[in-house]
Amino acid sequence: MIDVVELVTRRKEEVKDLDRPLVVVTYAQSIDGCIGADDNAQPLLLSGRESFSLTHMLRNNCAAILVGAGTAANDNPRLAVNADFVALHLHNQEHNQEQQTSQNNIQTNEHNRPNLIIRHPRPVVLDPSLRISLAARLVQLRNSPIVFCAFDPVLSPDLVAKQQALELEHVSVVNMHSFTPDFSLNNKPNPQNPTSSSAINIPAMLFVLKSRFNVDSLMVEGGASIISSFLSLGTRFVDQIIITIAPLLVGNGIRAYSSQIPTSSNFPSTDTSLIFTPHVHLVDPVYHQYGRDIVVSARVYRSTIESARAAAKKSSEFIDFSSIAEQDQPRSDELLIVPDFVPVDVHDALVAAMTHKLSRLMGATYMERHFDGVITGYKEASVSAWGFQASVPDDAISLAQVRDALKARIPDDTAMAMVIRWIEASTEAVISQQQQLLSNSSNSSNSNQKISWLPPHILELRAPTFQTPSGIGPHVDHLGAFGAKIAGVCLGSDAVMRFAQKDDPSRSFSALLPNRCLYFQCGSVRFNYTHEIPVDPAQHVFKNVFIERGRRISVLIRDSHPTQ
Ligand SMILES: NC(=O)C1=CN([C@@H]2O[C@H](COP(=O)(O)OP(=O)(O)OC[C@H]3O[C@@H](n4cnc5c(N)ncnc54)[C@H](O)[C@@H]3O)[C@@H](O)[C@H]2O)C=CC1
Ligand SMILES: Nc1nc(O)c(N)c(N[C@@H]2O[C@H](COP(=O)(O)O)[C@@H](O)[C@H]2O)n1
Repeated sequence: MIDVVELVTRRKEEVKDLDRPLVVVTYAQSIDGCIGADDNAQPLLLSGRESFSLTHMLRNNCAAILVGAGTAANDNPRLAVNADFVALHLHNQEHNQEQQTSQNNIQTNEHNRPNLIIRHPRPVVLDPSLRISLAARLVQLRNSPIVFCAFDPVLSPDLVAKQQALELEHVSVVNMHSFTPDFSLNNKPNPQNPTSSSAINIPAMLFVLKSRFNVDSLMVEGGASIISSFLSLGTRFVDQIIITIAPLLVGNGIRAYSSQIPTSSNFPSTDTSLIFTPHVHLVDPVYHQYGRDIVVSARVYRSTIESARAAAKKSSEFIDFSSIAEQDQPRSDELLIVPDFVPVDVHDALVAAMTHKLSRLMGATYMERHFDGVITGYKEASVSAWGFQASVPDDAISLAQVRDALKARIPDDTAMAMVIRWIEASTEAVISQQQQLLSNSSNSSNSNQKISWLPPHILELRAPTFQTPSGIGPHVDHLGAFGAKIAGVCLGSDAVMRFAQKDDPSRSFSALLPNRCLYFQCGSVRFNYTHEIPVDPAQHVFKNVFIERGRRISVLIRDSHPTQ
């Protein structure tokens, strides 16, 4: 049996430092995957008593419970805890522990559950245009409901009046229309369609729930649009999923999860829910039988970086040109991506060393904005500022030497100089080898000649959260300061890099930079395209796969300008 209390407590602890609540998606479906009848005539009763008891135990242990406007209108739910169901759950659990088989004759009156504390969660409704009725049960029960909407008060005075009426009924109404989160660069009003700017951005909504309403755990019940919106955000915003599967075939019904997120005038097109991958993998699933139902509890995993990596056998497979016409694409040897360039043990030692060095040089706090506004949430240093000369002899430094130098996890400056020389020498070797593979020797840039590298630049981006975003805006590296070649070693996290033509940013494409890779830019990718590590999480997408980005350190090496 799933111990919901333990599950929620454990997972709450895991996310306690995030700026959002724990998110548990919980719903009941038929064996053929339906959560409702397609006529939406009335709610479909799927769960049996035992699995309902689990749902109510979960409600009792979460600070808030969320449904969409569709469910609020169709089901008129209470979203409260039924004490009898909680008692039944506790009884069954005890029963199981004692390995007794009979589940009959359960008395669920107040007398045999003296320790039962019932805490109703706060109902939360995502309702962009305030469709909810004042007479709705969840309003009238007065368990401090919160309704998130998104409308322009100037354009919709009728909705302002509805908001006031709801507030008189003790509903907290939060209009997300005016909430313009810093990171959501895509979330700009669209002059063609003013209502499209009124998106309820789910990460922003979660942030408000935690910061303003102190909600540390949220149960998401449905319906279909809500479930699809949350699941499309993947591991960043869903911690656990608990699905009750009832022995029923519905036929034409409403599917819990749709690979096409529904759109309607009410459904915002700019929501980050457009971060979308069709397949949601459930990780570490646990199956239990509750009466006649099966309950699956699992973590959600949607970022398929491993399969993206496995599928990408050569550099070009880490580049997605699907959004740019062939004639506008750069040449295949102008952007190279070499996965697994840095061995795992070297990577770990380097991350420790760089983290240590950057903290000593810049302190514990990240810079919010670079002087030119390009970088957000970062620490940086040039290796020339580290107080050592990279005076390591030119002859190739082997990986074994580097490993020896890095044995102490925080290596000294001589060891770091060796590492930098190894990165430079290996980069030269890789560039030469890859370009020979990729190009006819006639059109390949001359890569065999010795490159005069400038001191490396180390850049750390913090792990982005809603409140503390990070990224590098679109830019072309300084044309007067650097030469024609840029190479970067990526440590700490996978990332998506986006490229856009300088003169026409609509001509753009993206690349996946897997952790421990080397990437190399030259030719038009160096001079004619801007590149960025997007701040906006909606753009952390490669070939339709959402790529989670954590704390990331890059070691950038650039050759010197020909005039220097
Ligand atoms: N079996 C179960 O466990 C459950 C079944 N249901 C069923 O689901 C059905 C309702 O599903 P739907 O029609 O899809 O309604 P829904 O409850 O998902 O609400 C859809 C509405 O919510 C709002 N919405 C959804 N995502 C949003 C977003 N990202 N930002 C802003 N607003 C958003 C929009 O106004 C949209 O029209 C009903 O039949 C209900 O009985 C609902 C909950 C649980
Ligand atoms: N767990 C579960 N099993 C079913 O069979 C269901 N139909 C639902 N529906 C959800 O429960 C809400 C109604 O419950 P209350 O009125 O609050 O008791 C309904 O709106 C769905 O969210 N759930």
